[in-house]
Amino acid sequence: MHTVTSPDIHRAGFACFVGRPNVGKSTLMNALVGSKVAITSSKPQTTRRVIRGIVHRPDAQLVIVDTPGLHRPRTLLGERLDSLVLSTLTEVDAIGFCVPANEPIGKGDRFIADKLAAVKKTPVIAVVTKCDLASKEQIAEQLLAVSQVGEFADIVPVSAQAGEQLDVLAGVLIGHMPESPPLYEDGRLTDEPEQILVGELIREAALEGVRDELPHSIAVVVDEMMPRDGRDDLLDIYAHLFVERPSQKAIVIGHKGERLREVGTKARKQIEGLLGTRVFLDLRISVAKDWQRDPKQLRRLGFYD
Ligand SMILES: Nc1nc2c(ncn2[C@@H]2O[C@H](COP(=O)(O)OP(=O)(O)OP(=O)(O)O)[C@@H](O)[C@H]2O)c(=O)[nH]1
Repeated sequence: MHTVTSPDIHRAGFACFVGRPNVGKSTLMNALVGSKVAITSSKPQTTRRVIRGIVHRPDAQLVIVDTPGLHRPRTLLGERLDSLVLSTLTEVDAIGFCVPANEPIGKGDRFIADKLAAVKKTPVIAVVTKCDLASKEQIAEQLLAVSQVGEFADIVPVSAQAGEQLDVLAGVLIGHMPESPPLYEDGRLTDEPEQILVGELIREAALEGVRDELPHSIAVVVDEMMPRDGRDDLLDIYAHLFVERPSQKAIVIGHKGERLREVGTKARKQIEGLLGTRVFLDLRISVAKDWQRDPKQLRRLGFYD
């Protein structure tokens, strides 16, 4: 077990979590950081961007990079995600490999474990997630099963939902961070530009209730965010929702525009909660044909090489 005890040493560095979709990576990061900065949902593969949360301690600062699910590429978007994930893995000081306690280890987990084995210079900590959903025996069996799929610096069972063992996990990760002064100013929870978080909140609101019909076909671009002239209590936000086909546009807009209005209201409330200010949200919808497969569109929507 790695713990930081000396008050004289300050550690700071980066960690990320990988695992197949839906294993609880975003939820875990949120629980560690203590604030909602990544988007969670009951459907897989909703985390598209690398979002950081920061755990501040007197003796350490742990910057968490939340990666999208590592999966076999099917579209250009998938390929880009994978290269993003792999480059993230070599840039961090520790990797948390997440496997849920309540599901047998499968092909997807082994696929990722094999990829991690190739990232030699970064220590990998296996994290058995969702322990609140498993019995003691199941957890014990899973710890053993995990130890057999790779070489891990540590194996830590946690429950993000029940808040169990989160301190232990943070301590283990911090033990792998280099000695360094703090990398970010104290109290700052996320390094993510507000604009991207705002975009994610809009996308989450737009996906609500229609995930089965268009799970991966919505992208959001926040064109502008600025305080209203002469008012310091009101922020104007102009954003675009992009879908791939006119039929999807109709779904998002809904009967007489009702759904889009609801999406706007819901997103606005979330953004107001995040930013702590009143918000006017101007939300438009456009069709960007087959944006998932078009490199130019992808760049425009913020997915870079
Ligand atoms: N009971 C329980 N459920 C959890 C826990 N952690 C996550 N979940 C649930 O598992 C589902 C997936 O969680 P996410 O955090 O979105 O998973 P993810 O690995 O980030 O998923 P992707 O973004 O698809 O890669 C959600 O419905 C969560 O509420 C946990 O500790 N206990």
